[in-house]
Amino acid sequence: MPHSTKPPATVTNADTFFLSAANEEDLLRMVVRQMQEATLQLDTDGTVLCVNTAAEGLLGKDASHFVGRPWQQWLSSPWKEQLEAIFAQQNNKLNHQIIEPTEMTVTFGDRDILPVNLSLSFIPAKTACFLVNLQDLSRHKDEVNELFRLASTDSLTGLANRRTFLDVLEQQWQSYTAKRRPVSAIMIDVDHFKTFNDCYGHINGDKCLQRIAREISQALPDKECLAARYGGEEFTALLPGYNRQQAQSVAHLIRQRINALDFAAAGLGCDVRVSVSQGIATEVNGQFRTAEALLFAADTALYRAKAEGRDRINLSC
Ligand SMILES: Nc1nc2c(ncn2[C@@H]2O[C@H](COP(=O)(O)OP(=O)(O)OP(=O)(O)O)[C@@H](O)[C@H]2O)c(=O)[nH]1
Repeated sequence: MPHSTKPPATVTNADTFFLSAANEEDLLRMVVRQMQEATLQLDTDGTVLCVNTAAEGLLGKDASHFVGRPWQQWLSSPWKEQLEAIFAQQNNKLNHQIIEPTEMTVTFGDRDILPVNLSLSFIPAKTACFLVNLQDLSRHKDEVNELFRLASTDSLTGLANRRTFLDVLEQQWQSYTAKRRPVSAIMIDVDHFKTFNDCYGHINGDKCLQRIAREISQALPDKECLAARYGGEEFTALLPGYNRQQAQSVAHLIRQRINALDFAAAGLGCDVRVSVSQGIATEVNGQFRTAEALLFAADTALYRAKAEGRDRINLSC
């Protein structure tokens, strides 16, 4: 094969870079403008020299908003500091650093946050510069958030599912017991729900579970508390920081709200009454060694409530 006389495709020497260009600065800027990817050209201090159309579109602002200003000001920690360190080294001509595609956020004020994959390339031209390449991750983030939501919630009621409940219980258990603060759990089971399904049908049974879920959720006193569907017609409430008496008050409110549910509008007849049995366990002075033991105690208390006649609240011993 004949030996090629062309310069190699990848040239890192400033003297040979863009050998054929009359004015490399113009050529480089032209290349940046022509690029399909969102790209900004920076000088070695990090000051923005040029923003292409794709970057204007992605960032939602005109090039004039950025040109002449340091690029790193739109990044949050720790990326802002990392870029500042790179630009400081460039001034000292220590080395030519790059950043491989990395997830970070571009921020305009407190609210306008754009998740991106950012890469930084050093261009060793006579007038050296950097190119910033941005890839929009907002759609990807939305999809990940949606998958996370689907994986962590119960599709019928919208409450947290059992797995989420157990994860949060473990976290809150660690956090609250370390501070020697109480943690309470309530296990809640719908009474004679098989009969409800048999009388009114499964679809109305589903609607009933949705309404019960809403009442439990609305009875919780603060946003640290978590209501979950534990499975079937069984629900749980986690009350971090709540002692036995406070947990009992919450359970009373849940009972009242569920007893007061009115199914007449759903065409089921005004005499339909739904009740739940509840078991409460509270960790105060280290009597339960684990979060699992706390939940087991609440479950035992629940089954005692069932055995004692249902529609009642039982406290663990
Ligand atoms: N409609 C509907 N029913 C459900 C769902 N999950 C569980 N169930 C029903 O809940 C009923 C639970 O029945 P059981 O375990 O016998 O309990 P119960 O009839 O509530 O009686 P006690 O708990 O002893 O008061 C069953 O008929 C299940 O089919 C659901 O997602 N939708």
